This record gives sequence, structure tokens and C-alpha cells, in this order.
Amino acid sequence: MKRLSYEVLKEQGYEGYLLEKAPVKVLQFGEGNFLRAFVDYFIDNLNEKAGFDGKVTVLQPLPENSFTSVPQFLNQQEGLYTLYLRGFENGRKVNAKRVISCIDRCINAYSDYEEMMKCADNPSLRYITSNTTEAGIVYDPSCQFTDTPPSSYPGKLTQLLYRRFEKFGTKKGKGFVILACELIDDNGKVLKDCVIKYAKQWNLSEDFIRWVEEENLFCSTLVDRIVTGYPRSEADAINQENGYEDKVLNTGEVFGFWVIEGPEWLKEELPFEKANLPVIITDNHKPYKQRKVRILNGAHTSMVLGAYLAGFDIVRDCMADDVIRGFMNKAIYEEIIPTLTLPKDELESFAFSVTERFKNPFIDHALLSISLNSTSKWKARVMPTLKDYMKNTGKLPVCLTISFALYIAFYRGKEMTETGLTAHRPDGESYIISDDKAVLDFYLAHKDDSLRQLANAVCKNEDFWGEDLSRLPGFADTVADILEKIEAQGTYEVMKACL
Ligand SMILES: NC(=O)c1ccc[n+]([C@@H]2O[C@H](COP(=O)([O-])OP(=O)(O)OC[C@H]3O[C@@H](n4cnc5c(N)ncnc54)[C@H](O)[C@@H]3O)[C@@H](O)[C@H]2O)c1
Ligand SMILES: O=P(O)(O)OC[C@@H](O)[C@@H](O)[C@H](O)[C@H](O)CO
Repeated sequence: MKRLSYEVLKEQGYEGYLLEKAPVKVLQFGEGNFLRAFVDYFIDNLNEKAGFDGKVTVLQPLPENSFTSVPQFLNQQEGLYTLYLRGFENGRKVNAKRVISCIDRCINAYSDYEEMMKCADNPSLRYITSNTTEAGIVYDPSCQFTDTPPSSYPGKLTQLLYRRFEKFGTKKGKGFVILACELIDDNGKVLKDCVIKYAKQWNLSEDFIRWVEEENLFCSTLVDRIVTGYPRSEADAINQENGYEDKVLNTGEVFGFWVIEGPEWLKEELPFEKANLPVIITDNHKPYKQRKVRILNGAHTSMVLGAYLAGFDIVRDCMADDVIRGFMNKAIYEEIIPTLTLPKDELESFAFSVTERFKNPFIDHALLSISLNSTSKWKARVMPTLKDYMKNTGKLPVCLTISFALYIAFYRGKEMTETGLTAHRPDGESYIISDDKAVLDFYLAHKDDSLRQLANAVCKNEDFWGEDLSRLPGFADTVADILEKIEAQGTYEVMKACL
């Protein structure tokens, strides 16, 4: 079967939108599924509906082969790939196929270092987007200006900005608009702080720092779309139907929402409104981020680990079960929403839409994939709500406290293998706990603790939580009690008992 290419699409008489040639206006740090189903989808639509006329160069920020073959496949397919967005829209089932043609090529920051640096010399380049996971925006002082490249994303960006400054520093309007899409708080601001630190550490001059401040815009953004990536089990059938082979097929839900914190003038530059896309540019993205991270991601993180131990594998099946769905909804409506600042009806309507999205009949969202890095996820997505709830009421929130015990129960691995820490479901099936090495080492070291000792040790681990959670009145003891109930009755009964 022929590989996807412009030529193949022409031969087939493909009638959808394609943009074969245009100046590169966007440099994207990250080749992952999410960016390709979200940012690139929006840019592709901007090209079609608002005359943006820009291509994207995708930059793989990690050493080649350390992750995926996506860059190689994208280049073989001339940047083209097929995206399926599936779900319900206004009560109607949707399965929208779109060939995305906004990608120009994909390069690697290590093997194509000079090519990466040359991107800064392109006068048309105006936007830098990124999703380097929660691990990507970090300041690592061991990175040097002479590294080719520095290992951290902000280090690479600082080098690129400096090259831009050297080339165009005296011209107005040649800085970048930087759209950070990582799911960390104040992503744009934190990224900018890292860049300024490198500029100082590397003695790149006051003039450069001023140029970074005055000619570049670092936007914090909130992203929201469930992206499930390559549809392994359906790929053959999809390729047959399309009549071409696409090795980077991508899938996600129809729902999508991007909130960009930026000035009014950015609306002119990025005509999302004109293209009728669900993207807003606003002076404060925080309420949206808090709503999404605490409700949607908080619901995932507090529900999936217990549900997995109870025998469930995907989110949709959890939504069909009264106990698991009931536990999740109780957490959302009684414990999460009361701590949030947006109007209650807006929050409830968002929460309702989350349950509907989780029921999406097209999306098999694996609980195990959501379980990845649950330690930092519990800290970022659940812990702030638990603390706000306690501050407001003086009580422990029932479901969120249970969620912490469910997290510990899931992390009780007994054996370290090459792929990670191995644990077992009650029926004996093994699974891999994926998290930072330090986290896995901690659980392995505590594998023979009593449940009470374990609960205490986890609560006290300030490296995990940034503070000692055993100082929260009654928390460690209650968690230990719940762990004992889980041991005796299983997670399902514990989730059921609180309804
Ligand atoms: N999949 C979703 O539904 C979804 C939705 C919203 C946000 N996100 C976020 O997007 C991120 C990526 O998700 P994905 O589904 O695209 O995963 P993916 O595995 O397809 O891609 C991971 C991407 O992150 C990059 N990366 C990984 N570690 C890095 C590091 N240390 N430094 C720099 N880059 C690094 C990789 O090069 C790759 O581009 C996740 O952190 C996730 O929280 C995902
Ligand atoms: O992608 P992760 O692993 O950070 O988190 C898992 C899910 O909570 C997440 O992907 C959501 O589906 C997404 O954030 C929705 O926008």
C-alpha cells in the first residue's frame, strides 16, 4: 500500500483542504500526539479558514530514538497525517477525519542541531509552541551556552532566542510569540523565568535580556482535549479504507478548548475567532486552568487508580458503573466545585460536560495510561483542592482523602523490573507503575511496611508533596484506616461505602 503523500492524495482526487507550500511561521517543541491533535489542528484550520498561510517546523526536543519514530514517519509522509476527532457534538455522533497539512518537516534537536538553530534566521518565523510534558520546563544549571544542544527545553529556547537577537535584534517586530502548552501552573511565565536565568548564567548581555523582555511575548495557556493517539487496533482497517498507509494516524475527542493569556493585539495576529475555532485570547487564563485541572484532571486522578484495582480498564466503562461514576461525581460536585472561584452554574455545566466526554463511545482512554506519574498528578491536580476544602470547612474531604489511599494502594509494588515497578491487581494480574525513579525507589524501599507505617511515610515525604501531609489534622491516620479497609474489602467497596 502506498504511503500517505501529497501525490497519493492528488491521485485519489482528495477533496479536503491541503496546503502544500507556505512560509514556516511556527516552530513547535514536541512531536507528540497531543500537539498534533490540538495545536497543529488549530493551525491547519487557521490556514484554511483565516488565511494564516503558515507552516510548522516540528522539533523533537529529546535525543533521537529516546522516544518515538514519529519524526521519521512524519518526514516520510511529507509532514502529512490523518487525524480523527470523535465524539458527540450538539447531540450528534461525529467522526471527523482531516488530513493535517500544516507541518513542513520534523527535525531533531540533537542530530539536526544546526538546522534547529537556523530556524531562528527565518524572518517569517513568529510563533513558538511547546508541549514538553510537565518535566520539560525546568531550569537545569548544568546546561551551558556551548552545549549543542543544552538538555533542557528552556536552555534550547534561550540559544534560539540569542541567535534571533544576533540576527534581528535591531529590528522591531522580529521577536517571537511563545505559546506554552504544558500542564503546569503559569507555563509561559515559568518558561520566561528560566530563559532569563540562562541569559544571566551565560552572561548574554543586558541588551539581550531587554530584547527578550520587550520584543517577545511569553503566553501562559490552558489546553483541553482528550487525545488518545495512534489507534493501534483500528489502524489496518483505517488504512485500507483510506487507500494509503499512515504511520502517524492520530485520534482524539471532538471537544477542544485553548485559552491563551495575551494582549488584545494578539487577536489580530492569530485570527482564531475569524476561523470560528474554540480558542480564546484573554487577560487571565487562570480561572479556566483551575476549573479544568481541578475538575477534569482531578476527577481522572482521584478515580482511575481505585477503578483500575477494582478491575476496570478504560474510562468509559467506569462511567457506566454507578459506584465508580458516583464516587467521581461526589468528589467533583461536593468536594472540588465548592473550592473553586468561577460561578457555580458555569462550574457545574463544565463538570456535566466532563462526565459526557468521559462517556465518549469512540474513546478507549486507558486507566493505566492516565496512571502515569500519578504522584506529581495528585500533587498538582488533587492536593490543592483537598487543602482548600480543609481550609473552608475544617474537615477532611471524604472522597479526596480516599483518593490518596487509592493512590498508595495502586503504588504498592513489590518488584523492580526493567520497565518499572511491578504490582498486582487483586485477581493476580500484574501491572507496571510508571513514575519518576525516585518515586518507584521509595515504594520499593517501603514494600514491607505495615499499612500504617506506609501511610505515614508517604504523607511525610516532602519531596513528593512539597510539604509534610501528616501535619494535616487527622489525614495520615484516616488514610491508614482506609488502606486497611481496602486491604480487607477492595477498592470498589471502599468507593461504594462513601456514597
Ligand atoms: N493526551 C492528552 O489527552 C493530553 C491532553 C492535554 C494535555 N496533555 C499533555 O501533553 C503532554 C504530552 O502528551 P502526549 O499525549 O502528546 O504524549 P506523547 O507521548 O505522544 O508525547 C510526548 C511529547 O513530550 C516530549 N517530551 C517528553 N519528555 C520530555 C522532556 N523531558 N523534555 C522535553 N520534551 C519531552 C516528547 O518529545 C513528545 O513530543 C503530557 O504531559 C500531557 O499532560 C495530553
Ligand atoms: O495526559 P496526562 O497523562 O497528563 O493526564 C491524563 C489525562 O488526565 C489528560 O490527558 C486529560 O485527558 C487531558 O488533560 C484533557 O485535556
